[in-house]
Amino acid sequence: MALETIDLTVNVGEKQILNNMNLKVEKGEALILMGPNGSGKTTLAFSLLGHPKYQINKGKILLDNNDITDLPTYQRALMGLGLAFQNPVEVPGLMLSMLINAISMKRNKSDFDISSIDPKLIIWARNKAKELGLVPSILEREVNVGFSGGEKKRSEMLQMLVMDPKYIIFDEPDSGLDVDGIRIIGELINSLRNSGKGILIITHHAEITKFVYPDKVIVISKGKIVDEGGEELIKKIEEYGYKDYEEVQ
Ligand SMILES: Nc1ncnc2c1ncn2[C@@H]1O[C@H](COP(=O)(O)OP(=O)(O)OP(=O)(O)O)[C@@H](O)[C@H]1O
Repeated sequence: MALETIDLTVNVGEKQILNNMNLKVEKGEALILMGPNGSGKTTLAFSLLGHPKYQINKGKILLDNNDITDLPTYQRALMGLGLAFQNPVEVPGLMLSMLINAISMKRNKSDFDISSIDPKLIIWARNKAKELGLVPSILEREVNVGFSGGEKKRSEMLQMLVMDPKYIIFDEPDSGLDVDGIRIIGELINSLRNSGKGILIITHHAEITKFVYPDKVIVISKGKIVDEGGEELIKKIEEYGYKDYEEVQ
């Protein structure tokens, strides 16, 4: 069981950004994908999620052997794909507790009824918010409106826990977080991996790897995979940067 791309080639408008990308995230493992600015990391994350701006010219995306290349985003999400965004968006007018309730209802396939809030879910969410280093009253605020960068990331983790996807893509999970925030998110990623989720962490620096041990590391540059291995690649990048990879191409 895995999230896979096979020869994935993606354009934005006329420009080809990803070139024949083959990667595989198995359940219960964490793959860390690293690359310099502009190498195509966000393009990969949004292509996996099915953003219409990113056109797949060649290749496919498989989720547990099902071809999801042409499916809309909501179907991918219902099949078990989650994305934690680099910059979570603000949703004025929608309280976080309501969003969490709606995600839970959708997940449990109940009919959506805005007036019926599950009190047990809200107690659970308040406790989880505390574990994530948030004040529980944040549930009564509009989603991400006026949240600090770190609060946005932590609130998104809370939503992810309710969504309970099989595979989770984390786009720059360590950006905008202080050291305690990175540790909390890192520990959460570890527990998700240990519970059998497939984790794809997309990042350009190695902060998060102080807390998350990678099963595999992939390096991309200019839209192509240029190296594959283990933890040693992270050390190499920390020491020498991406210069060698960019010069080879
Ligand atoms: N609409 C567009 N038209 C032309 N080029 C684009 C467009 N959108 C993205 N690109 C280019 O695609 C390349 C990859 O962008 P992407 O955002 O995926 O990189 P990234 O690895 O996530 O970068 P960063 O680490 O800086 O966030 C960049 O060179 C970018 O300028």
